[in-house]
Amino acid sequence: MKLQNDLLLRAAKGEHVERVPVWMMRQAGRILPEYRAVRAQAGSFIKLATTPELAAEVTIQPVDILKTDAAIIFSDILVVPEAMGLPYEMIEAKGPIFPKVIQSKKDIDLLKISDPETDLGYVLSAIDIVKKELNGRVPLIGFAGAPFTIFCYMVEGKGSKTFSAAKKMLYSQPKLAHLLLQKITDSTISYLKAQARHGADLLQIFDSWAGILSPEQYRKFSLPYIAQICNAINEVPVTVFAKGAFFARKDMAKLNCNVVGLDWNMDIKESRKMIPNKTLQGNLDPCVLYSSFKDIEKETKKMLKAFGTQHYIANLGHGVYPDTDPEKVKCFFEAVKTYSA
Ligand SMILES: Cc1c2[nH]c(c1CCC(=O)O)Cc1[nH]c(c(CCC(=O)O)c1C)Cc1[nH]c(c(CCC(=O)O)c1C)Cc1[nH]c(c(C)c1CCC(=O)O)C2
Repeated sequence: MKLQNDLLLRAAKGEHVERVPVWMMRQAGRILPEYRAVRAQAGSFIKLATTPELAAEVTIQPVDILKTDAAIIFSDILVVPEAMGLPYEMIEAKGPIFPKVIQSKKDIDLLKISDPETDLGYVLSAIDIVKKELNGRVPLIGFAGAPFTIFCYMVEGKGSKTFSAAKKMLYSQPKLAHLLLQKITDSTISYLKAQARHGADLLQIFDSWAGILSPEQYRKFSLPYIAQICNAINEVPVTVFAKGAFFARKDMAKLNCNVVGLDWNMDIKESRKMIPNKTLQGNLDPCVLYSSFKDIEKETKKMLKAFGTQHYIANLGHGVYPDTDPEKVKCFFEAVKTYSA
C-alpha cells in the first residue's frame, strides 16, 4: 500500500522533504476526551490495550483530531515482560506495578522468550486493524522498550525515581543482569520484527530510564542490547530515544539506526555535531505546551531554526503530559507545518 503522506519515512531515511513531519510521543491516549471515552467503555487500561478494535480506535484518534503525520500503535512497553511470563497491573493514577519481580537466576530461568504471534497477538491484531483503517493516510509507528528500561521494571516491580533496586543488580550481580537483559533482547527483537511484518512502517525503541546510569554502565548494560536490536531489524527504519542519555550521543551515532531522539536537555546544535550522520527527532520541552499560543509558536520556530528542515522529525523531548490542552498541541503541530514549509 502506497502511503499518501510519507514525510516521516522520508525524513527518517534522510531523503528530502517539503516540510518537517511532526508527531508526539504519548499522543495516543492521555490528553484527548475522545480517548477517555473509549477507555471508560473498556473499563481499564489493560482491557483497552488488549482489545484490538479499541486499541486501533485510540491509535487513529490523534491522526483525525490532531492531524499528526504518523500514528503510534496504542500499547505499552510493559507488554513484553507480560509476554515473557511476568504480568503487570496498572494502578489508577499511580502507574504500573509487577506483583512478582525478578530476583534470582531461578526467576530468570522461569521466564520465556516470548513468541509474538501467540503471546502478543492482540498487539499484532491491533496493527492489522489500524493499517486497514488508516488506508495509507500516514505511516504507523511500532515500538518497544529498550532492554535496560524493561529490566528496570522487571526487577524494581514499579516506577521509581532512582530504580535503585534494579541498579543494585547491575553492581552486585552483573552476570545475572546480563542474563535477563539478553532474554529481554531476544523477546524484543522477535516482537519488533512481528510488528514490521504486520505493517508497522517505523519502529521506535524507548530507553526511558537511560538517564539514571553512568556513562560506563550505560555502555555495559544498555547500549550493547540496543545495538543488537538495531542490527537485527532491517525491515523498516528504527528510532532510538534514550531519555537523559546526553553522555551517549556519540555512541548513538554509531548505532545501526536511522533516527536518534533528543530530549530538551540536549543542545540541538551540539547534538547535530555529535550525531552528524542521522535524522534527529525531538525535542520541545512538553511544558512549553502550558504556555500561551503565541509563546508555543515562538518556541517552535526557535526549535525549527536550530534543527533546520531536513534530516529532522519534530516532536516533544518526552511524552506529552496528561493535563495538556489539545488546542495547544494543535498550535504546536500547525506551527511546525507552517514554518518548516
Ligand atoms: C516508561 C514507559 C511506559 N510506557 C511507555 C513508556 C516509554 C515512554 C516514556 O518514557 O514515556 C510507552 C507507552 N505507553 C503508552 C504508549 C502508547 C502510544 C503513544 O501514545 O505514544 C507508549 C508508547 C500508553 C500508555 N501507558 C500508560 C497510559 C496511561 C494509562 C491510563 O490510561 O490509565 C497510557 C495511555 C501507563 C503507563 N505505562 C508506563 C507508565 C510509567 C505508565 C503510568 C504513567 C503514565 O501514564 O505514563 C510505562
